[in-house]
Amino acid sequence: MRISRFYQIQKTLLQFGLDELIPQQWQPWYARLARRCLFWLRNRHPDQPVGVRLRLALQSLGPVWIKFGQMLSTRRDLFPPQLADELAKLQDKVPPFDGVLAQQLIEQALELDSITQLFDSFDTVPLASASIAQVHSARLRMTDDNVADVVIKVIRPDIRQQILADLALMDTLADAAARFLPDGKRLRPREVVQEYRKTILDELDLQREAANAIQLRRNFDGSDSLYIPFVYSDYSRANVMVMERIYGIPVSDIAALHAQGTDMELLAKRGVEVFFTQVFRDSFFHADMHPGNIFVSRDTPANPKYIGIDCGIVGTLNAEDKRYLAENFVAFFNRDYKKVAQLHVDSGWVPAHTKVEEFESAIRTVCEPIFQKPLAEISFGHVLLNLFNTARRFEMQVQPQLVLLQKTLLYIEGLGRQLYPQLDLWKTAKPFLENWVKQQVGLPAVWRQIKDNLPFWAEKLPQMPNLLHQYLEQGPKQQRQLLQLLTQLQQQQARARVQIVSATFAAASLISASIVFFQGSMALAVLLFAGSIGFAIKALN
Ligand SMILES: Nc1ncnc2c1ncn2[C@@H]1O[C@H](COP(=O)(O)OP(=O)(O)OP(=O)(O)O)[C@@H](O)[C@H]1O
Repeated sequence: MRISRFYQIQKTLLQFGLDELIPQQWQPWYARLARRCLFWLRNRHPDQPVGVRLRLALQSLGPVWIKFGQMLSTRRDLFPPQLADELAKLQDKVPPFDGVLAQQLIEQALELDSITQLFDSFDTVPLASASIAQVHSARLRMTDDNVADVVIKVIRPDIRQQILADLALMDTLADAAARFLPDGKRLRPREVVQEYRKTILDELDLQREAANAIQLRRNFDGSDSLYIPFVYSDYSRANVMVMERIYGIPVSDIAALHAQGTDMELLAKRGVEVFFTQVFRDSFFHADMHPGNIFVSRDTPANPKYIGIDCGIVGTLNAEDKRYLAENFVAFFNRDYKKVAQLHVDSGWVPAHTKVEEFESAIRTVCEPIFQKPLAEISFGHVLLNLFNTARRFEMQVQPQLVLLQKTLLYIEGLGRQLYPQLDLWKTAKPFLENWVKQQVGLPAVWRQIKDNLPFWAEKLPQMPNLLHQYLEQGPKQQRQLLQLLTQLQQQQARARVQIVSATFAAASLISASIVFFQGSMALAVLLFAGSIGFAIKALN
């Protein structure tokens, strides 16, 4: 299986002429020989640019490769824009698998004799079908005899094995790319495949997706801006997930949004607000915000609310990441590049030996053109992208969660401007950044820390008298034990010194005894020999 798949991949790469990416002189003799032997596999698309050929090759290799190409399209730090744009066109249109098989998988996972045990109805025709999972609609019977409209997401059968097999082959190709591509070092293909492996394997686990959805729903409980469908966690397993069915308008259906009189300006602003709230308030953000996963509620068009699905990929941030973002954004939008550079050095994000002036000038070179536009039109995502690219050149290891955030930010900005082209991103985002920076300093910060630590102290307080008593009682006793230990150690060290000296004398006396013996002085030899025995006994004690 693996060999035939490997041949199929090689065949595709050769027929799309992707071997030409490696210059002849870089190819080892055995690779050139192998290429000649496969003479019947010619480049069938010589007139197409390389980006198109790469897209077509990935498209024909199937879903795992299509998703890989989609991921590469977001790595604008690695590839030229034409190539990234071409890869962004990849669409994973896969035929659905048999709905009756989906039903059997659900019955197996939920240990049901029949699906009717739990569901009033189940539609074997899928509602949607993607590369990893398929979605079916159903009606769930509730304990109070009500029924709820739900959707059931089912992971494709055998997809795990296919993914693992293709990932192994991708590893092999990544090794070859790292060795033979002229740009192999900079592109870091092994790391890129490694990152993809993590993302795609995470997507196979619907328990993880269910947990993310539950957390996000809790974070936005009662919000006017975002709704996350309820997950029936009792009926969710690694390959099956049951959740509330939503009937929103896809966010890309601008005509339908206008038709129902949606307040587009408010909707666009809320998109940015929801994102910054997730980042700066919750440190937990939906990181797969493509338009297919965002809907708008039909209920209150004047007070529009988003509905988010597919929480398979989320990003989390720690306090350090948030500080990085907030401080850099504020410094950037004040066009204070020196401060940006200094922040990177002071915080240890770039090595201490970095020359601040050089770094500052590099940031200015890539960012100043962005600021030629009015502030309202500037893309935060591009600012971050440029900053990361520059910082990488200055040896900064950009954390994956920040890259995920930068990609999400680009999506959100694109979406916001599509909904309401006059959207002023800076005005919408500024209060979040300033509020966060304010919270980090001064009295509010101290008060928050006290508040955060309060549960710990409240838990420990009743034990305090006991602990104090124990300390007072144990303290002197422990100190005495420690002193004893120290004395013992010192004594051992002294003994070791005596042993070394005695052993040296024993050896010296023995050597002298033998010399004297051979010179004929028997009595002195016996004396020295006896001495050496004496020293040896002392050394052994
Ligand atoms: N709760 C829901 N209510 C109604 N429709 C839903 C719901 N969840 C998913 N769908 C439909 O199923 C489609 C696929 O769902 P989802 O995005 O979760 O699957 P996926 O396999 O992760 O797809 P992709 O990877 O392409 O985003 C959605 O675009 C939507 O049309």
